[in-house]
Amino acid sequence: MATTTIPTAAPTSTITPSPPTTTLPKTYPHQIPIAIIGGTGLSALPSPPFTPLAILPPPPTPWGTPSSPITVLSYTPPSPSSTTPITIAFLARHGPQHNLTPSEIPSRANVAALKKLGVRVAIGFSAVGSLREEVKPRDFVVAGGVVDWTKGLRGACSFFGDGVVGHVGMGEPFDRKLSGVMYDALSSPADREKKQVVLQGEGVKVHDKGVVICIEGPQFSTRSESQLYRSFPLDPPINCVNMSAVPECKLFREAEIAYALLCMSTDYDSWRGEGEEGVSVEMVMGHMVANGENAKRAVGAILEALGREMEMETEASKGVVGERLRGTNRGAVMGLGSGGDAKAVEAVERLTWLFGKEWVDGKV
Ligand SMILES: CSC[C@H]1O[C@H](OP(=O)(O)O)[C@H](O)[C@@H]1O
Ligand SMILES: Nc1ncnc2[nH]cnc12
Repeated sequence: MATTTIPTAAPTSTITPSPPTTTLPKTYPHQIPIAIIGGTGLSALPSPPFTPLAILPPPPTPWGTPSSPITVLSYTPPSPSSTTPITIAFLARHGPQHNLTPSEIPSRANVAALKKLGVRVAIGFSAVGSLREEVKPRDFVVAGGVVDWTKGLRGACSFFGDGVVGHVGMGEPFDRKLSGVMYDALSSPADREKKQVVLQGEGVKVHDKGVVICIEGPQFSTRSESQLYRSFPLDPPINCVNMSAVPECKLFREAEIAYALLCMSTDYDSWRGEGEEGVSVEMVMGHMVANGENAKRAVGAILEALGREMEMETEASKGVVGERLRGTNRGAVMGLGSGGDAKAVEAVERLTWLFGKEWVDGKV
């Protein structure tokens, strides 16, 4: 039986950055429909197989500057079924050198900058602690639900406020269609029969419809907290913990961008009782290093599936990558008239920047 070894060192990144990008263009003239948000251990996508086309300095937005430059990359799926290159935007959530704590991430600027590039579909990657025995370190979990356990310390967590009020439904913070495509791409019946051709490693699994609890951080949870999260009587139960699902997922929902979160389990948090080692950064990074190849393979497989979706989509089909969410939140806004109020005027300007004049005028 094959065995896997866990590196003992605690390297700081899992995926080797692409070759020097200083000579790449700083602008990109086309719309980019798909974004990947990299988290802990995934601060760049390697070349090959991802080819950098441009590196956009963090663009200013009405909500500040994003966490990192946005790298525009092209990916050509290896499968004979599709050879059309797919262009994506990549953003490193914690900054290129992982300098931002979860509470410091400028999530509104990140989402707004991606929206401005034409992004309609975004996939976040996140290192998570497992709160269930069956979610082993190195397993992947497609998020289906989230519990916000942050403490209100994060900067404003909505695009609405400061002059314009909007209440966007959050019943489904993760896009079901996109999450389904992602789960199938990583765990198709054929792959399951072949025992995981997408994700490698003895017994590595992909779990669907996971529920993540997002804590404030930067400290990990105490043992008592970890046990409390496990005891919440939810159905399905909370099965993993991170520090960055919120407000990212909620802001993408507000921005009418389909969003899915792929969680990569790196530890058993601290619930397992005295005598068991609680989570540490060494533990997280050790598993993320081992996960590096799987993270890269996961991005490739998901893009390949999205590429197939795009080839089949028509204007009318409301496909996964299409404009199907555009206008869906317009009715959530309580009123976009300024009535001469300076604060409201500014708020309307910001929303016009984000959604466009037609949206603000109610024409979409
Ligand atoms: C270094 S472990 C804690 C850190 O890992 C996760 O980051 P991300 O979601 O960006 O992958 C977690 O949310 C914490 O921010
Ligand atoms: N145990 C944990 N708690 C919060 N965030 C994490 N990211 C990875 N492991 C984590």
